[in-house]
Amino acid sequence: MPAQQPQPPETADAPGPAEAAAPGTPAPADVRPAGSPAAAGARGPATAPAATGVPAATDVPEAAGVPAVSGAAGLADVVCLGESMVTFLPSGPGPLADVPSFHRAIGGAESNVACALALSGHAAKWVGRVGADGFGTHLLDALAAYGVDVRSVVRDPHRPTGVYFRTADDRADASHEVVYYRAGSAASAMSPDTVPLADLRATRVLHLSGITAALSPGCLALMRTLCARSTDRPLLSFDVNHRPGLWASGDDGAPVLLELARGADLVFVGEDEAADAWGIRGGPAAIRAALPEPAVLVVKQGAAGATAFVRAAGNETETHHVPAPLVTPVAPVGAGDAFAAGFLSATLRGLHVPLRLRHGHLMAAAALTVPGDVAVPPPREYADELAALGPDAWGRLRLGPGWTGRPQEARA
Ligand SMILES: Nc1ncnc2c1ncn2[C@@H]1O[C@H](COP(=O)(O)OP(=O)(O)OP(=O)(O)O)[C@@H](O)[C@H]1O
Ligand SMILES: O=C(O)C(=O)C[C@H](O)[C@H](O)CO
Repeated sequence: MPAQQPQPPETADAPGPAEAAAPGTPAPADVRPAGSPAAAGARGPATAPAATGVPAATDVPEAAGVPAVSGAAGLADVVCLGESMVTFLPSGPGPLADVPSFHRAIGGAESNVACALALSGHAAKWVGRVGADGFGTHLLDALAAYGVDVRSVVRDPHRPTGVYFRTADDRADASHEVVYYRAGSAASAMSPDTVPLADLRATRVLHLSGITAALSPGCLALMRTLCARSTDRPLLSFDVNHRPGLWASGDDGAPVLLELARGADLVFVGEDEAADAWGIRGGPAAIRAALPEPAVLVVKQGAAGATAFVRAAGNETETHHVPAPLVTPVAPVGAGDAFAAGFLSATLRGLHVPLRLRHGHLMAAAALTVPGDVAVPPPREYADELAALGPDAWGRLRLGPGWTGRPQEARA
């Protein structure tokens, strides 16, 4: 399969113990609470027990290190909060006015993360609001079919479910436009008063994104509440997801997103996004200098890879850079969500930071090589085998459409 971008530079990431494992070595045991639907390998509607308790501080994974094993019943691995939308994918290239038909799918950054994590075998829950309309019903059915727990979702009888349309140009590395119809949606009515806050604490990781902050004043208040530092919250994961078109003025979001990111434990941001939103053009180190608060900061650099800054014992900062594999993209939307899901999955499994980055890249490649938002991950054993490749073999890895279903085609 021809590569679409130049060979990434030789990796400098140091293999951790898990990386030294021979291909095919079973993955370390998962740390998901026993009895979750994902633990049983279920792919159908989630049947996780109702969230019952707030995790004690000792249940919260150490932000900078390997997460503690949680034994608390009813605790999700990850809760994702945000707006999920029915998504319409174009039947062909061209501007919106010329696309004759669309294929219905689902999207929404945070529910994309929940889907990828559920498909990866984790107990994932999505919390949000949808309309009491057919699109809301479809979203809940589709998310449940991915294995996502949707029992905390509120149906709003007065506001519609948000939708968005995609258009694509006709190049293989197509840029995709996103057109939203979501103003006044059910999700925009989220606030500290309308969302079940206890459900957002009954988890090892709470994953949020900057999109939610742009939806309404109530949503912004909710985000500020959740991003306030406190000792009794789960590990707080935050994807900056700057969407200038959702803010009243394109610049309005920048300071808010920086403020929210400063309250998180784990932050994902694109190098280009940091430049656009915050004017930081000095690369990952400059972004870290401007954002020292999160224990883990992951800077995504597209085809060039990703860099993680991790505050370790003694307040020292470790830096890990891992190049991305060579990918033949089909559609770029959702790659960032998939990256976050891969990184979070590996974090929950207690893998070393370079492996978390590799699993992020592999999951992103899964999203890049399908038309829709949601990444269907490769089987875990196969992802572990690829993530354990030596630096040279990793640098030669080429992933194109269909690679998650036909693993033998992924090798260089
Ligand atoms: N051309 C590429 N080749 C290989 N991997 C890529 C490429 N582009 C993106 N990726 C992978 O996808 C990840 C996310 O990319 P990017 O930051 O561009 O997404 P994003 O803009 O956050 O996506 P979205 O917000 O639509 O989910 C990268 O960190 C990398 O792992
Ligand atoms: O942009 C948004 O608000 C969305 O949630 C739509 C897409 O699903 C999202 O951009 C993918 O990351």
